[in-house]
Amino acid sequence: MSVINTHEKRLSFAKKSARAWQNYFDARNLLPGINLSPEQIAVVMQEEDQMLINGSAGSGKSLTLLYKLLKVMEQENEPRRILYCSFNTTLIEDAKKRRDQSERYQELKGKHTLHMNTFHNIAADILKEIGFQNAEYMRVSLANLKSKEEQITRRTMALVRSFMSSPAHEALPTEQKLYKTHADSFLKDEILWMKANGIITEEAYLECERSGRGSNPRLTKEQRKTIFALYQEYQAFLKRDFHNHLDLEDYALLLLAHIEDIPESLKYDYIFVDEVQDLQAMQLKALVKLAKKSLIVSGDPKQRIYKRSPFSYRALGLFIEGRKTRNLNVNYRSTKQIMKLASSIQFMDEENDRRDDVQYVREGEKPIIAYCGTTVKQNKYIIGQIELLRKTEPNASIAVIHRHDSDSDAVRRCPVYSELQRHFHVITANDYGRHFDLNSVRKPIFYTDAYSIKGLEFDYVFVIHFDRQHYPNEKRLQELERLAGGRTGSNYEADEEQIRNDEKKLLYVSITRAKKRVWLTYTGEDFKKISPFVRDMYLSDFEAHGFNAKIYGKKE
Ligand SMILES: Nc1ncnc2c1ncn2[C@@H]1O[C@H](COP(=O)(O)OP(=O)(O)OP(=O)(O)O)[C@@H](O)[C@H]1O
Repeated sequence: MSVINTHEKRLSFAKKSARAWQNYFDARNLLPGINLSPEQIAVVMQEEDQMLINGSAGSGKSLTLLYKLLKVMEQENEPRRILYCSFNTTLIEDAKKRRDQSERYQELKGKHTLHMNTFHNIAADILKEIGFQNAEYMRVSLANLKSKEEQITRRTMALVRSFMSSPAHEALPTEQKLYKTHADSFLKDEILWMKANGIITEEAYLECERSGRGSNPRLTKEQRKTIFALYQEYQAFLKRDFHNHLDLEDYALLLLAHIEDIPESLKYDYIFVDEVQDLQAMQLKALVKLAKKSLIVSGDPKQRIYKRSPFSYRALGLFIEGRKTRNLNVNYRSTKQIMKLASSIQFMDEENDRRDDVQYVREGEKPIIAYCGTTVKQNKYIIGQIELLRKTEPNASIAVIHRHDSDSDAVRRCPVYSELQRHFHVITANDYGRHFDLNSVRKPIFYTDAYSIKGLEFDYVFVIHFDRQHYPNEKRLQELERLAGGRTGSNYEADEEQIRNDEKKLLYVSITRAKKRVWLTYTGEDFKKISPFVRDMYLSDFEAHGFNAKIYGKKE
């Protein structure tokens, strides 16, 4: 006993002195069952003011970021303000669950002020403190984002339509008049794009490259003058008729415009950002300005599923070239078989030209692609599979991912949801943080969209809607066709390719949520209704149920 005590005392003394004199951090036993790899430890130990942690889905980016945060909490002797933030709410809820499992965190939490929240809520907090009481907190989920967008669409459509039938429009020189296709949701998209990228002066707008906006409907330089006037009118309209209402894209802009008014005590010594690819340029720029000492970001461009225009980190004040960008290469989440299927999806962006199935720690069964004919048959199939899984692994976590536009739509319309509910305790994104508890008597199933499941993981995943209508989303393609005036319209192909690419990212995110096995299911009057994305996949990488895969899949 006394020998152990002496040994422990010595060890503790050694640790204390090491801590005092150098970058000592014991990364063992921080979280149950996790031993970081040397490559992950190197990233945790690397001290930088700014840094980017890159890697494929499941390579431990979030985990490494959390370890870096715990390291700061342990090594900083003075109380610090620390922020861990991301774009959507479920991810923050998940990170908190993970953090709370760490005993070291429980010991350290009283030492510093740690905020873990979405970008929007953090921005709202600061804005309220400096006098913007109109800033609102919100749960960032696909459903809430959609409903905010719909509100803006209604307002901008009313504005542009009444303008187009007004004498003022009539009096414009022909080249500045708008086209009919500008009367729909175009103004909403354009205004949100301008705000997200901080292009809000007339000069900047007239000069900028409208990158990331697609080419349909067309907008000439002369027409931009008209659009800018409408933007100004829209802003005045929000002020006048909606009590200074803020669009979500205004939060970052306001922070930047008032950065001098934000007291140092509200800024953060350390900021950690997970899933940085989800943030818009101005949001990241605001975080750069709010970080007093250090800003560490982690992400994966293959998982960029929100619309975002390309930007350079450098232009936003983030200098992460060379050794300050670190890549994690080993996959710890999914089996080799799951990553092989995900990795076969072909993207057009060069930055996504990366193999994700080279280094893995587990193997498992091949993914299944199942054609079920009718929805009734599909429900029976999924429910049967889940019941089997529940028998053999009662504590397995299970998710069903749909491709509806939002959870509320899905709940209202989707027969899969109602049938799952008849058999299981089904949790949707709004209840994930509070109610998804595998220790409860009624084991939950998570039923959600690809946006809300971002950053999370489950033992078994069912990706439904693997058909032509949903991957790629038919509504998006029809909208493009209308805006381009047909499929042969100008630049239709480039815009279509962009949509397909975005939709593939959703599929990549969904497949890579699975740890042990993934199912892709679809329905339709015949098996040919399968998503064209199956053509990217190798025959040897999946089991085909109910259809002849040979006519689609690639041979290795
Ligand atoms: N060294 C490790 N030992 C054991 N498990 C690990 C290790 N590194 C990561 N994991 C586990 O692998 C899974 C994926 O990790 P994490 O969520 O951090 O990946 P990620 O790169 O952030 O993924 P995504 O991009 O999909 O969000 C988690 O369950 C994590 O606990």
